[in-house]
Amino acid sequence: MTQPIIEFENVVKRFGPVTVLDRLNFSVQPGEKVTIIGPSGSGKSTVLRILMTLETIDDGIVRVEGEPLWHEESGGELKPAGEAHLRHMREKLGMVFQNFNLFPHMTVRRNLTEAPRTVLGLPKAEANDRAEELLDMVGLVDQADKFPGQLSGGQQQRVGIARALAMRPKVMLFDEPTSALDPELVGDVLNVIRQLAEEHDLTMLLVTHEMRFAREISDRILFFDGGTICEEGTPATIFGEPKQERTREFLKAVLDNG
Ligand SMILES: Nc1ncnc2c1ncn2[C@@H]1O[C@H](COP(=O)(O)OP(=O)(O)OP(=O)(O)O)[C@@H](O)[C@H]1O
Repeated sequence: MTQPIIEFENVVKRFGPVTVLDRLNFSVQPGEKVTIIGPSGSGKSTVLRILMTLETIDDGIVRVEGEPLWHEESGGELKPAGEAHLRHMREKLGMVFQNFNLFPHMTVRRNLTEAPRTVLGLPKAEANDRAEELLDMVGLVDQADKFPGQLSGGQQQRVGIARALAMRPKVMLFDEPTSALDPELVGDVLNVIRQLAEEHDLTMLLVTHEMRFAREISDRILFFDGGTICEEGTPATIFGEPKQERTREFLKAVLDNG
């Protein structure tokens, strides 16, 4: 087995008195497409937010490409990471948010070129070429001069995906990317994610309530419950013959409503 690109080792996350992640352990291999499913409040989004350094951890260790995310090694010991380390680690990851989180006062093109220029120091022409290529990929090359507010939710989310990709991350995190969309706009966004999964060796970690989609694109499914992984396996196992009663109950409830 190669070195995992993501590792959570006994990770604990608390919000006040509530333990959201309870000594969570899992790892993701490079290029793997892994989907986290589970009931509301089970800590799925928190896992992605920790990886994106938007939430701290209370205990345990998170590694990206074998390097501690929230810690730095100093004299053989791990100490809390400083801002420079976090910035360096953050560049390995791109995140697509439920509510798009685009910069509303910037054009679509500028949304894609801003971070490559300011963070990666890309020259303007190169950043523009990269933006053009990505907008072409998500089918929005003709919308480059518009502002996010002039686009539909589905178009905004496709810009969100292109914006994350513009930083050439090694891992893409998707946090319920279609749950804020009107049903008729979901398909185009899923098609873009599907294409990414099929054509690139990007590592993908996805949180979604779209069970059919999860089954189709994932190499592995993690079923979260109560801040730990209750069951994991291939889509065929988790959806076809789940072993845990809790998984069966959850899937029955969501598939009956779906
Ligand atoms: N900033 C915060 N402050 C306090 N509690 C929080 C915060 N963020 C999340 N929580 C709580 O942590 C728990 C896990 O949240 P999280 O968003 O990770 O769940 P989830 O599994 O993604 O749920 P959903 O499917 O509803 O999005 C929830 O009980 C939530 O209310």
